[in-house]
Amino acid sequence: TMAPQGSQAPLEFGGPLGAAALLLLLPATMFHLLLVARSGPARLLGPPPYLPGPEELWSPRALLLWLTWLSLQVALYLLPARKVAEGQELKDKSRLCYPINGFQALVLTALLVGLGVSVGLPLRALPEMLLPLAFVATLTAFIFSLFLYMKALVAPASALAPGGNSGNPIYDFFLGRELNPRIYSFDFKYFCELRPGLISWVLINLALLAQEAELRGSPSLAMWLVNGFQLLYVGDALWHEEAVLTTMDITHDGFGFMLAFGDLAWVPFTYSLQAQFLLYHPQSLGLPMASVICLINAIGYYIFRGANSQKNTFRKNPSDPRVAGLETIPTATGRKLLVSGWWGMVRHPNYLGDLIMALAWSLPCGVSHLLPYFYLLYFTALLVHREARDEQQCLQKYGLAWHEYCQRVPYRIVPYIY
Ligand SMILES: NC(=O)C1=CN([C@@H]2O[C@H](COP(=O)(O)OP(=O)(O)OC[C@H]3O[C@@H](n4cnc5c(N)ncnc54)[C@H](OP(=O)(O)O)[C@@H]3O)[C@@H](O)[C@H]2O)C=CC1
Ligand SMILES: CC(C)CCC[C@@H](C)[C@H]1CC=C2C3=C(CC[C@@]21C)[C@@]1(C)CC[C@H](O)C[C@@H]1CC3
Repeated sequence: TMAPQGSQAPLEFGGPLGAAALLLLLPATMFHLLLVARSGPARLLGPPPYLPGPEELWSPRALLLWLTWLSLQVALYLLPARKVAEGQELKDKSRLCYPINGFQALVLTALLVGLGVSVGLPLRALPEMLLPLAFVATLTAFIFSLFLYMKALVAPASALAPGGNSGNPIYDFFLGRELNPRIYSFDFKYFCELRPGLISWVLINLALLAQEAELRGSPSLAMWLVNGFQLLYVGDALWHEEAVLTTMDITHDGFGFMLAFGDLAWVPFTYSLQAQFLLYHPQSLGLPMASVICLINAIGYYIFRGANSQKNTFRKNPSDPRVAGLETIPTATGRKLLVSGWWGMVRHPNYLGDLIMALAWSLPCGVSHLLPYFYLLYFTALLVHREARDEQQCLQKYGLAWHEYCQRVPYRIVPYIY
Protein backbone atom coordinates (compact mmCIF):
# COMPACT_ATOMS: atom_id res chain seq x y z
CA THR A 1 0.00 0.00 0.00
CA MET A 2 1.08 3.59 -0.61
CA ALA A 3 1.80 6.14 2.09
CA PRO A 4 -1.32 7.16 4.06
CA GLN A 5 -1.86 10.78 5.11
CA GLY A 6 -3.11 12.05 8.47
CA SER A 7 -1.68 9.50 10.93
CA GLN A 8 -2.96 9.92 14.50
CA ALA A 9 0.45 10.29 16.23
CA PRO A 10 0.41 13.27 18.66
CA LEU A 11 2.06 16.35 17.11
CA GLU A 12 5.48 17.35 18.45
CA PHE A 13 7.58 20.53 18.25
CA GLY A 14 4.47 22.74 18.61
CA GLY A 15 2.69 21.23 15.58
CA PRO A 16 2.67 22.89 12.13
CA LEU A 17 3.15 26.39 13.57
CA GLY A 18 6.13 25.31 15.67
CA ALA A 19 7.61 23.45 12.71
CA ALA A 20 7.17 26.50 10.43
CA ALA A 21 8.81 28.73 13.04
CA LEU A 22 11.75 26.33 13.49
CA LEU A 23 12.14 26.03 9.72
CA LEU A 24 13.06 29.71 9.64
CA LEU A 25 14.48 30.15 13.11
CA LEU A 26 17.13 27.41 12.94
CA PRO A 27 18.92 28.71 9.81
CA ALA A 28 18.48 32.31 11.03
CA THR A 29 20.11 31.41 14.36
CA MET A 30 22.98 29.66 12.60
CA PHE A 31 23.72 32.71 10.41
CA HIS A 32 23.33 35.02 13.41
CA LEU A 33 25.96 33.01 15.32
CA LEU A 34 28.34 32.96 12.34
CA LEU A 35 28.11 36.73 11.96
CA VAL A 36 28.27 37.54 15.67
CA ALA A 37 31.27 35.28 16.36
CA ARG A 38 33.49 37.39 14.10
CA SER A 39 32.13 40.75 15.25
CA GLY A 40 33.95 42.84 17.88
CA PRO A 41 31.24 42.93 20.58
CA ALA A 42 30.25 39.26 19.93
CA ARG A 43 26.82 39.81 21.49
CA LEU A 44 24.70 36.67 21.45
CA LEU A 45 21.56 38.61 22.30
CA GLY A 46 20.98 41.60 20.11
CA PRO A 47 20.89 42.28 16.40
CA PRO A 48 23.54 40.80 14.09
CA PRO A 49 26.35 43.27 13.29
CA TYR A 50 25.12 43.54 9.66
CA LEU A 51 23.08 41.61 7.14
CA PRO A 52 25.23 39.86 4.51
CA GLY A 53 24.47 40.59 0.87
CA PRO A 54 24.03 37.86 -1.75
CA GLU A 55 27.66 38.23 -2.88
CA GLU A 56 28.80 37.25 0.61
CA LEU A 57 26.49 34.25 0.82
CA TRP A 58 26.76 32.83 -2.66
CA SER A 59 30.08 31.52 -3.92
CA PRO A 60 30.56 28.92 -6.66
CA ARG A 61 33.85 27.97 -4.95
CA ALA A 62 31.99 27.15 -1.75
CA LEU A 63 29.43 25.13 -3.73
CA LEU A 64 32.20 23.17 -5.42
CA LEU A 65 34.00 22.57 -2.14
CA TRP A 66 30.81 21.45 -0.41
CA LEU A 67 29.84 19.04 -3.21
CA THR A 68 33.38 17.65 -3.29
CA TRP A 69 33.17 17.14 0.48
CA LEU A 70 29.85 15.30 0.28
CA SER A 71 31.10 13.15 -2.60
CA LEU A 72 34.24 12.25 -0.66
CA GLN A 73 32.18 11.19 2.34
CA VAL A 74 29.83 9.15 0.12
CA ALA A 75 32.87 7.43 -1.43
CA LEU A 76 34.31 6.65 2.03
CA TYR A 77 30.91 5.28 3.14
CA LEU A 78 30.92 2.92 0.17
CA LEU A 79 34.38 1.50 0.97
CA PRO A 80 34.43 -1.99 2.48
CA ALA A 81 33.52 -1.87 6.19
CA ARG A 82 35.19 -3.72 9.08
CA LYS A 83 31.72 -4.82 10.09
CA VAL A 84 28.15 -4.74 8.81
CA ALA A 85 25.64 -4.34 11.65
CA GLU A 86 21.93 -5.08 11.76
CA GLY A 87 19.55 -2.33 12.86
CA GLN A 88 16.57 -2.66 15.21
CA GLU A 89 13.60 -4.73 14.06
CA LEU A 90 11.26 -2.78 11.76
CA LYS A 91 7.43 -2.81 11.59
CA ASP A 92 7.52 -5.57 8.97
CA LYS A 93 9.86 -7.60 11.25
CA SER A 94 12.82 -7.13 8.89
CA ARG A 95 16.18 -5.57 9.84
CA LEU A 96 18.35 -3.30 7.70
CA CYS A 97 22.12 -3.66 7.38
CA TYR A 98 24.52 -0.77 8.02
CA PRO A 99 28.27 -0.51 7.28
CA ILE A 100 30.37 0.31 10.35
CA ASN A 101 33.18 2.33 8.77
CA GLY A 102 32.69 5.84 10.18
CA PHE A 103 35.95 5.87 12.13
CA GLN A 104 37.75 4.63 9.04
CA ALA A 105 36.18 7.56 7.14
CA LEU A 106 37.54 9.97 9.79
CA VAL A 107 41.06 8.54 9.58
CA LEU A 108 41.07 8.47 5.77
CA THR A 109 39.74 12.05 5.67
CA ALA A 110 42.53 13.13 8.05
CA LEU A 111 45.12 11.42 5.82
CA LEU A 112 43.71 13.02 2.67
CA VAL A 113 43.58 16.48 4.28
CA GLY A 114 47.14 16.02 5.61
CA LEU A 115 48.27 15.03 2.14
CA GLY A 116 46.42 18.00 0.65
CA VAL A 117 48.00 20.44 3.11
CA SER A 118 51.46 19.03 2.40
CA VAL A 119 51.00 19.82 -1.31
CA GLY A 120 49.72 23.33 -0.60
CA LEU A 121 45.96 23.01 0.09
CA PRO A 122 45.16 26.25 1.93
CA LEU A 123 43.30 24.95 5.01
CA ARG A 124 43.60 28.44 6.53
CA ALA A 125 41.28 29.77 3.82
CA LEU A 126 38.35 27.80 5.24
CA PRO A 127 37.42 30.24 8.06
CA GLU A 128 36.85 32.98 5.46
CA MET A 129 34.46 30.68 3.59
CA LEU A 130 32.24 29.69 6.51
CA LEU A 131 29.38 32.00 5.55
CA PRO A 132 29.01 30.83 1.91
CA LEU A 133 29.63 27.22 2.98
CA ALA A 134 26.87 27.44 5.61
CA PHE A 135 24.60 28.96 2.96
CA VAL A 136 25.24 26.17 0.48
CA ALA A 137 24.82 23.54 3.24
CA THR A 138 21.44 25.07 4.17
CA LEU A 139 20.39 25.13 0.53
CA THR A 140 21.43 21.48 0.17
CA ALA A 141 19.41 20.57 3.28
CA PHE A 142 16.28 22.29 1.87
CA ILE A 143 16.58 20.66 -1.56
CA PHE A 144 17.45 17.30 -0.08
CA SER A 145 14.47 17.46 2.32
CA LEU A 146 12.17 18.26 -0.61
CA PHE A 147 13.52 15.19 -2.38
CA LEU A 148 12.96 13.10 0.77
CA TYR A 149 9.40 14.42 1.11
CA MET A 150 8.61 13.44 -2.49
CA LYS A 151 10.33 10.10 -2.15
CA ALA A 152 8.04 9.32 0.79
CA LEU A 153 4.99 9.87 -1.45
CA VAL A 154 5.83 6.66 -3.30
CA ALA A 155 7.12 4.71 -0.29
CA PRO A 156 5.06 1.82 1.12
CA ALA A 157 3.11 2.60 4.33
CA SER A 158 5.34 0.24 6.32
CA ALA A 159 8.36 2.47 5.50
CA LEU A 160 6.90 5.57 7.16
CA ALA A 161 7.91 7.00 10.54
CA PRO A 162 5.37 7.07 13.40
CA GLY A 163 5.41 10.91 13.41
CA GLY A 164 5.85 13.15 10.38
CA ASN A 165 2.82 11.84 8.49
CA SER A 166 0.14 14.17 9.80
CA GLY A 167 -0.99 15.34 6.37
CA ASN A 168 0.21 18.89 7.05
CA PRO A 169 2.96 19.44 4.44
CA ILE A 170 5.04 21.90 6.51
CA TYR A 171 5.00 19.75 9.62
CA ASP A 172 5.76 16.59 7.66
CA PHE A 173 8.50 18.30 5.63
CA PHE A 174 10.12 19.43 8.88
CA LEU A 175 9.82 16.19 10.83
CA GLY A 176 10.41 13.77 7.99
CA ARG A 177 8.05 11.17 6.60
CA GLU A 178 10.11 8.10 5.72
CA LEU A 179 11.92 6.30 8.52
CA ASN A 180 14.89 4.88 6.63
CA PRO A 181 15.01 6.43 3.15
CA ARG A 182 17.43 4.47 0.99
CA ILE A 183 18.51 4.08 -2.60
CA TYR A 184 19.59 0.47 -2.89
CA SER A 185 21.65 -0.09 0.26
CA PHE A 186 22.68 3.57 0.65
CA ASP A 187 20.97 4.80 3.80
CA PHE A 188 20.59 8.60 3.68
CA LYS A 189 19.77 9.18 7.35
CA TYR A 190 22.46 6.91 8.75
CA PHE A 191 25.03 8.42 6.38
CA CYS A 192 24.12 12.01 7.32
CA GLU A 193 23.76 11.45 11.08
CA LEU A 194 27.48 11.16 11.73
CA ARG A 195 29.88 11.58 8.85
CA PRO A 196 29.57 14.76 6.75
CA GLY A 197 28.58 16.93 9.73
CA LEU A 198 30.75 15.59 12.53
CA ILE A 199 33.88 15.28 10.40
CA SER A 200 33.48 18.75 8.88
CA TRP A 201 32.96 20.15 12.41
CA VAL A 202 36.43 19.02 13.49
CA LEU A 203 37.91 20.03 10.15
CA ILE A 204 36.54 23.57 10.57
CA ASN A 205 37.96 23.61 14.11
CA LEU A 206 41.35 22.57 12.73
CA ALA A 207 41.23 25.27 10.04
CA LEU A 208 40.45 27.86 12.72
CA LEU A 209 43.45 26.60 14.70
CA ALA A 210 45.67 26.84 11.62
CA GLN A 211 44.41 30.35 10.93
CA GLU A 212 45.14 31.37 14.52
CA ALA A 213 48.66 29.98 14.21
CA GLU A 214 49.11 32.05 11.04
CA LEU A 215 47.76 35.21 12.69
CA ARG A 216 49.44 34.98 16.10
CA GLY A 217 52.47 32.77 15.55
CA SER A 218 51.02 29.75 17.34
CA PRO A 219 47.59 28.45 18.37
CA SER A 220 46.44 29.49 21.84
CA LEU A 221 46.05 27.01 24.68
CA ALA A 222 42.30 27.70 24.65
CA MET A 223 42.14 26.79 20.94
CA TRP A 224 44.10 23.58 21.56
CA LEU A 225 41.69 22.57 24.34
CA VAL A 226 38.55 23.23 22.28
CA ASN A 227 40.05 21.32 19.33
CA GLY A 228 41.19 18.43 21.51
CA PHE A 229 37.91 18.06 23.44
CA GLN A 230 35.72 18.18 20.35
CA LEU A 231 37.98 15.83 18.39
CA LEU A 232 37.71 13.35 21.26
CA TYR A 233 33.90 13.67 21.12
CA VAL A 234 33.71 13.19 17.34
CA GLY A 235 36.27 10.37 17.35
CA ASP A 236 34.31 8.65 20.13
CA ALA A 237 31.00 8.99 18.23
CA LEU A 238 32.51 7.48 15.07
CA TRP A 239 34.34 4.74 16.98
CA HIS A 240 31.00 3.77 18.57
CA GLU A 241 29.08 4.33 15.33
CA GLU A 242 27.01 1.18 15.82
CA ALA A 243 25.39 2.74 18.91
CA VAL A 244 23.65 5.29 16.70
CA LEU A 245 21.46 2.46 15.36
CA THR A 246 19.50 2.40 18.64
CA THR A 247 19.00 6.19 18.93
CA MET A 248 15.51 7.60 18.42
CA ASP A 249 16.78 9.49 15.38
CA ILE A 250 17.32 6.21 13.56
CA THR A 251 14.60 4.03 15.12
CA HIS A 252 11.74 6.53 15.52
CA ASP A 253 12.17 9.83 13.68
CA GLY A 254 11.62 10.25 9.97
CA PHE A 255 14.26 11.88 7.83
CA GLY A 256 13.18 15.42 7.04
CA PHE A 257 14.44 18.97 7.26
CA MET A 258 15.12 18.85 11.01
CA LEU A 259 17.69 16.09 10.79
CA ALA A 260 18.99 16.94 7.32
CA PHE A 261 19.66 20.55 8.31
CA GLY A 262 20.81 19.51 11.80
CA ASP A 263 23.30 16.98 10.45
CA LEU A 264 24.59 18.86 7.40
CA ALA A 265 24.56 22.50 8.48
CA TRP A 266 23.76 23.01 12.16
CA VAL A 267 26.39 20.63 13.52
CA PRO A 268 29.45 21.86 11.54
CA PHE A 269 28.66 25.58 11.61
CA THR A 270 27.26 26.05 15.11
CA TYR A 271 29.11 23.32 17.03
CA SER A 272 32.38 24.97 15.92
CA LEU A 273 31.26 28.25 17.50
CA GLN A 274 33.80 28.20 20.35
CA ALA A 275 36.74 27.85 17.94
CA GLN A 276 35.24 30.61 15.73
CA PHE A 277 34.91 32.85 18.77
CA LEU A 278 38.49 32.16 19.86
CA LEU A 279 39.93 33.10 16.47
CA TYR A 280 38.41 36.57 16.66
CA HIS A 281 38.50 36.98 20.47
CA PRO A 282 41.77 35.50 21.76
CA GLN A 283 41.73 34.45 25.41
CA SER A 284 44.69 34.02 27.69
CA LEU A 285 44.35 30.82 29.65
CA GLY A 286 46.79 29.82 32.37
CA LEU A 287 47.93 26.25 32.96
CA PRO A 288 46.12 25.85 36.33
CA MET A 289 42.75 26.86 34.82
CA ALA A 290 43.44 24.74 31.73
CA SER A 291 44.06 21.73 34.01
CA VAL A 292 40.77 22.31 35.84
CA ILE A 293 38.93 22.50 32.50
CA CYS A 294 40.62 19.28 31.32
CA LEU A 295 39.49 17.62 34.53
CA ILE A 296 35.89 18.78 33.96
CA ASN A 297 35.98 17.40 30.40
CA ALA A 298 37.47 14.12 31.64
CA ILE A 299 34.73 13.74 34.30
CA GLY A 300 32.05 14.49 31.70
CA TYR A 301 33.55 12.03 29.23
CA TYR A 302 33.92 9.36 31.93
CA ILE A 303 30.21 9.59 32.82
CA PHE A 304 29.08 9.88 29.17
CA ARG A 305 31.13 6.93 27.93
CA GLY A 306 30.58 4.84 31.09
CA ALA A 307 26.79 5.24 30.88
CA ASN A 308 26.55 4.68 27.12
CA SER A 309 28.84 1.64 27.18
CA GLN A 310 27.07 0.12 30.17
CA LYS A 311 23.70 0.32 28.43
CA ASN A 312 25.07 -0.88 25.09
CA THR A 313 26.84 -3.84 26.72
CA PHE A 314 23.70 -4.71 28.68
CA ARG A 315 21.44 -4.50 25.61
CA LYS A 316 23.82 -6.67 23.55
CA ASN A 317 24.29 -9.31 26.23
CA PRO A 318 22.72 -8.94 29.70
CA SER A 319 24.88 -11.76 31.07
CA ASP A 320 28.16 -10.06 30.08
CA PRO A 321 30.29 -10.17 33.28
CA ARG A 322 30.69 -6.35 33.18
CA VAL A 323 26.94 -5.84 33.69
CA ALA A 324 25.67 -9.19 34.99
CA GLY A 325 25.89 -8.04 38.63
CA LEU A 326 23.71 -4.95 38.11
CA GLU A 327 20.17 -4.78 39.48
CA THR A 328 17.38 -4.79 36.89
CA ILE A 329 13.58 -4.52 36.56
CA PRO A 330 11.82 -6.98 34.24
CA THR A 331 9.37 -5.54 31.69
CA ALA A 332 6.46 -7.12 29.83
CA THR A 333 8.47 -6.98 26.58
CA GLY A 334 11.02 -9.46 27.96
CA ARG A 335 13.72 -6.71 28.00
CA LYS A 336 15.02 -5.53 31.35
CA LEU A 337 15.79 -2.05 32.65
CA LEU A 338 18.96 -1.32 34.61
CA VAL A 339 18.30 0.22 38.04
CA SER A 340 21.81 0.24 39.43
CA GLY A 341 25.17 1.36 38.06
CA TRP A 342 25.05 4.55 35.97
CA TRP A 343 21.38 4.05 35.09
CA GLY A 344 20.49 3.84 38.80
CA MET A 345 21.94 7.31 39.46
CA VAL A 346 19.64 9.25 37.11
CA ARG A 347 17.45 8.15 34.20
CA HIS A 348 19.78 9.78 31.65
CA PRO A 349 23.34 9.69 33.00
CA ASN A 350 24.72 9.94 29.43
CA TYR A 351 23.04 13.36 29.03
CA LEU A 352 24.60 14.50 32.30
CA GLY A 353 28.10 13.58 31.08
CA ASP A 354 27.42 15.23 27.72
CA LEU A 355 26.35 18.47 29.44
CA ILE A 356 29.44 18.50 31.66
CA MET A 357 31.58 18.18 28.53
CA ALA A 358 29.61 21.02 26.90
CA LEU A 359 30.56 23.22 29.86
CA ALA A 360 34.23 22.27 29.47
CA TRP A 361 34.10 23.28 25.79
CA SER A 362 32.90 26.78 26.66
CA LEU A 363 35.10 27.54 29.67
CA PRO A 364 38.33 28.01 27.61
CA CYS A 365 36.55 31.00 26.03
CA GLY A 366 36.45 32.82 29.37
CA VAL A 367 33.44 34.39 31.02
CA SER A 368 33.43 37.81 29.37
CA HIS A 369 30.92 36.77 26.67
CA LEU A 370 27.73 34.72 26.63
CA LEU A 371 28.25 33.69 22.99
CA PRO A 372 30.56 30.67 23.57
CA TYR A 373 27.99 29.34 26.06
CA PHE A 374 25.35 29.16 23.31
CA TYR A 375 26.07 25.44 22.78
CA LEU A 376 25.57 24.70 26.48
CA LEU A 377 22.24 26.58 26.52
CA TYR A 378 20.95 25.08 23.27
CA PHE A 379 22.13 21.62 24.26
CA THR A 380 20.41 21.80 27.67
CA ALA A 381 17.14 22.69 25.90
CA LEU A 382 17.68 19.93 23.30
CA LEU A 383 18.41 17.26 25.93
CA VAL A 384 15.54 18.27 28.23
CA HIS A 385 13.18 18.03 25.25
CA ARG A 386 14.80 14.80 24.03
CA GLU A 387 14.59 13.26 27.48
CA ALA A 388 10.86 14.06 27.62
CA ARG A 389 10.35 12.47 24.17
CA ASP A 390 12.34 9.39 25.19
CA GLU A 391 10.32 9.03 28.44
CA GLN A 392 7.12 9.14 26.39
CA GLN A 393 8.40 6.38 24.13
CA CYS A 394 9.64 4.28 27.07
CA LEU A 395 6.31 4.67 28.83
CA GLN A 396 4.61 3.33 25.72
CA LYS A 397 7.10 0.46 25.42
CA TYR A 398 7.35 -0.55 29.08
CA GLY A 399 4.17 0.78 30.82
CA LEU A 400 4.11 -0.15 34.51
CA ALA A 401 7.77 -1.23 34.57
CA TRP A 402 8.73 2.27 33.42
CA HIS A 403 6.65 3.76 36.28
CA GLU A 404 8.52 1.54 38.70
CA TYR A 405 11.85 2.66 37.20
CA CYS A 406 10.82 6.32 37.65
CA GLN A 407 9.96 5.64 41.29
CA ARG A 408 13.26 3.89 41.97
CA VAL A 409 15.30 6.46 40.03
CA PRO A 410 13.39 9.72 40.52
CA TYR A 411 15.79 12.20 38.85
CA ARG A 412 16.01 12.56 35.09
CA ILE A 413 19.41 14.12 34.32
CA VAL A 414 20.97 15.84 37.34
CA PRO A 415 20.86 14.03 40.70
CA TYR A 416 18.71 15.84 43.33
CA ILE A 417 18.03 18.72 40.91
CA TYR A 418 16.22 17.58 37.77
N1 LIG B 1 25.79 16.38 20.87
C1 LIG B 1 24.57 16.28 20.44
O1 LIG B 1 24.06 17.16 19.74
C2 LIG B 1 23.72 15.14 20.85
C3 LIG B 1 24.24 14.12 21.60
N2 LIG B 1 23.45 13.08 21.99
C4 LIG B 1 24.07 12.01 22.77
O2 LIG B 1 23.85 10.81 22.09
C5 LIG B 1 23.76 9.72 23.01
C6 LIG B 1 22.53 8.88 22.70
O3 LIG B 1 21.37 9.55 23.20
P1 LIG B 1 19.87 9.20 22.84
O4 LIG B 1 19.79 8.82 21.43
O5 LIG B 1 19.02 10.33 23.27
O6 LIG B 1 19.45 7.95 23.67
P2 LIG B 1 19.96 7.12 24.92
O7 LIG B 1 21.28 6.52 24.63
O8 LIG B 1 19.82 7.89 26.17
O9 LIG B 1 18.93 5.94 24.90
C7 LIG B 1 17.63 5.98 25.44
C8 LIG B 1 17.12 4.54 25.42
O10 LIG B 1 17.89 3.76 26.34
C9 LIG B 1 17.08 2.69 26.85
N3 LIG B 1 17.07 2.83 28.30
C10 LIG B 1 16.63 3.88 29.02
N4 LIG B 1 16.77 3.64 30.34
C11 LIG B 1 17.33 2.41 30.45
C12 LIG B 1 17.70 1.60 31.55
N5 LIG B 1 17.55 2.02 32.80
N6 LIG B 1 18.23 0.39 31.31
C13 LIG B 1 18.40 -0.04 30.02
N7 LIG B 1 18.04 0.67 28.95
C14 LIG B 1 17.51 1.90 29.16
C15 LIG B 1 15.70 2.87 26.24
O11 LIG B 1 15.65 2.15 25.00
P3 LIG B 1 15.53 0.54 24.92
O12 LIG B 1 14.94 0.07 26.21
O13 LIG B 1 14.65 0.31 23.74
O14 LIG B 1 16.91 0.02 24.72
C16 LIG B 1 15.70 4.35 25.85
O15 LIG B 1 14.80 4.60 24.81
C17 LIG B 1 23.73 10.35 24.40
O16 LIG B 1 24.97 10.22 25.00
C18 LIG B 1 23.43 11.81 24.14
O17 LIG B 1 24.00 12.61 25.14
C19 LIG B 1 22.15 13.03 21.64
C20 LIG B 1 21.59 14.02 20.90
C21 LIG B 1 22.32 15.16 20.43
C1 LIG C 1 18.79 21.57 14.49
C2 LIG C 1 17.87 20.98 15.47
C3 LIG C 1 17.64 21.84 16.66
C4 LIG C 1 18.12 19.62 15.90
C5 LIG C 1 19.22 18.91 15.22
C6 LIG C 1 19.58 17.72 15.96
C7 LIG C 1 20.89 17.10 15.52
C8 LIG C 1 21.95 18.17 15.42
C9 LIG C 1 21.24 16.03 16.53
C10 LIG C 1 20.14 14.98 16.66
C11 LIG C 1 20.83 13.83 17.24
C12 LIG C 1 22.17 13.95 17.10
C13 LIG C 1 23.17 13.09 17.59
C14 LIG C 1 24.49 13.45 17.55
C15 LIG C 1 24.90 14.76 16.95
C16 LIG C 1 23.78 15.76 16.85
C17 LIG C 1 22.51 15.17 16.30
C18 LIG C 1 22.69 14.80 14.85
C19 LIG C 1 25.59 12.51 18.00
C20 LIG C 1 26.13 11.89 16.73
C21 LIG C 1 26.70 13.25 18.73
C22 LIG C 1 27.78 12.31 19.24
C23 LIG C 1 27.19 11.26 20.15
O1 LIG C 1 28.19 10.37 20.57
C24 LIG C 1 26.10 10.49 19.42
C25 LIG C 1 25.03 11.47 18.97
C26 LIG C 1 23.82 10.79 18.39
C27 LIG C 1 22.71 11.80 18.22
